Amino acid sequence: MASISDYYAGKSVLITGATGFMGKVLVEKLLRSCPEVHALYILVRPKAGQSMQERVKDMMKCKVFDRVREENPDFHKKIVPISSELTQPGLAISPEDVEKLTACVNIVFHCAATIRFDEPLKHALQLNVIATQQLLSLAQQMHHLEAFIHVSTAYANCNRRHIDEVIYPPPVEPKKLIDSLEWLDEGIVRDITPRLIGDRPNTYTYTKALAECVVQQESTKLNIGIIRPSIVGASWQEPFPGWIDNFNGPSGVFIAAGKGILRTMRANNDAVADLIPVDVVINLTIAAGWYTAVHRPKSVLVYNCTTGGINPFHWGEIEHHVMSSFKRNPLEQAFRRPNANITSNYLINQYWILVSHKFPALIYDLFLRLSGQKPQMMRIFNRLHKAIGLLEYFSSQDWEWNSENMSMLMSQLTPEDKKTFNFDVRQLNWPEYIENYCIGTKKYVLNEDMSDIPAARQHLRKLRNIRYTFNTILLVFIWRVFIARSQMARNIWYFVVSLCFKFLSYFKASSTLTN
Ligand SMILES: CCCCCCCCCCCCCCCCCC(=O)SCCNC(=O)CCNC(=O)[C@H](O)C(C)(C)COP(=O)(O)OP(=O)(O)OC[C@H]1O[C@@H](n2cnc3c(N)ncnc32)[C@H](O)[C@@H]1OP(=O)(O)O
Ligand SMILES: NC(=O)C1=CN([C@@H]2O[C@H](COP(=O)(O)OP(=O)(O)OC[C@H]3O[C@@H](n4cnc5c(N)ncnc54)[C@H](OP(=O)(O)O)[C@@H]3O)[C@@H](O)[C@H]2O)C=CC1
Repeated sequence: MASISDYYAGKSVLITGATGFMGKVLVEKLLRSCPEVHALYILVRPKAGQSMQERVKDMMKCKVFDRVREENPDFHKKIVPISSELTQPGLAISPEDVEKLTACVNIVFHCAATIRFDEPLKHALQLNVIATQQLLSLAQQMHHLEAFIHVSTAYANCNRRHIDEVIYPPPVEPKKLIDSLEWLDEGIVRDITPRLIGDRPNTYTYTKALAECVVQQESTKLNIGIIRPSIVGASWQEPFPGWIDNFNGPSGVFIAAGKGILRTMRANNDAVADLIPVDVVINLTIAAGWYTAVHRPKSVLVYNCTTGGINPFHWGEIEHHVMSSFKRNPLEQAFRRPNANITSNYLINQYWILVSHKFPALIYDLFLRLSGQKPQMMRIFNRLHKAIGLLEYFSSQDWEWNSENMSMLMSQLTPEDKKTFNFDVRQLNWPEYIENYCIGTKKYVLNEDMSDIPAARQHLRKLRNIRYTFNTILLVFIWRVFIARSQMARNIWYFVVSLCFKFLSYFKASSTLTN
């Protein structure tokens, strides 16, 4: 049987979401490990005042492409950008481009989505469900389509504890919801959203579940595979360890903890932290594309792309390794020394928020005001609290995913492909991965230089000395207040001092005797 790279040779691939975190890794890996691929058509929209062309040019300068750039400086010639706004009718693809795509695309990878947890339902529905529907219609017009791979999330069915590799009945018939939301105004939709999403935590997981249903409805006409990654983190090995370019999911939490801003968060120490490296997800996605096209399974194959059932690691362990990693490789200009603790207890968490977040923020803002600067720390903490509030649902509980299809797919690969498209998470060494992840946030998200680590360590020592001084002053102050006001405090103080004195005299006397 043809190897994966042989299969992709001469093929034209369509990718949505190519400018995103996972999309970039997918484009890079296809270009590097399937060098004979014919063309990668990527759907890109103009954004933030940049044209589509400018965005693609910028994207190709990204560090993630350094390795493929070195191996093949002309790699960009295989990338064909197509202007598209997925929330528009017909995906806003021009008729000429539609013609081009329908004539030559062989495999579609649908990665685009809004992954924000606070997205208004209408917008999340538009992008995650309606755009998926439209892409499926376009796919049906493609004359040479061999596989359609839809990227979903392992949390699409997070209202269940045990999640099999099946498409569950949707919470509501997508078409009915689309029709009814069409004529409702934003305010009403916002009000009824909690009732609609029911036992799911946000519009993201809700709309991703609906999207799976939409995909299934087309499964008789197309060859489809669904990838369900859990919490996608920095790369494990490729293109280089620790590559990450955003604050999503745990990355923002790690950074906030490394900067000494985040000191407490609600999470269950013993719950499995189902992180999955981005390169593992992409290797599985490419392999699933190959398998779907070559084996043409009779029904949609769902791949739960998770680590918990195979090589579990827990939030408590993550906390430990993140903290020790940031102590070894500190971030620059930390607010305080990194020392974050997770707890599942609501009251303890609230106590530490008050003492370790709000109180220092207040003091720092006071200092900024007094020195004529604009206060900012409280604002940063408010944003942080909003973000971690949205993540707590996922860090406070456990899920069990069946990942048999992942194992089945692995068994189908040739020994060479198992190495090139490695998604065997049994080999993942968590402490090493977390260390590289933390270094990756420093290098690639914050753009900090590793050569500045001695200065960052020096800064942490300075913070430690400030803390000791502050604590000593506080202690003396409290003590002075007590001594001045209470006879009992004075008596205790004299008692403790005389006790210390007696002990000292005793040890002095006994050491003189032994000599
Ligand atoms: C020691 C530690 C131990 C750790 C243990 C616990 C760890 C728990 C981690 C649990 C993770 C669970 C994830 C579950 C994933 C589900 C998987 C998926 O399918 S889906 C994938 C998962 N999907 C997600 O993760 C999406 C979650 N994110 C959101 O929904 C939104 O970003 C938001 C609502 C949090 C903030 O909205 P809004 O206020 O409108 O703010 P904007 O978005 O406009 O960003 C403004 C600026 O802030 C920046 N920044 C952003 N986030 C953070 C952060 N956490 N922090 C810091 N900074 C952050 C951002 O870069 C931007 O910077 P700039 O450009 O201005 O310079
Ligand atoms: N990251 C994670 O932890 C997980 C992600 N997933 C899934 O993986 C997929 C990719 O996620 P990830 O790479 O992290 O997400 P990103 O937010 O990094 O990327 C999203 C992509 O979708 C594109 N996009 C968004 N809106 C539009 C639009 N209106 N028109 C055209 N393109 C649009 C973005 O383009 P632009 O650059 O123009 O904004 C971007 O390329 C998603 O389907 C997500 O649900 C699943 C599990 C976990």
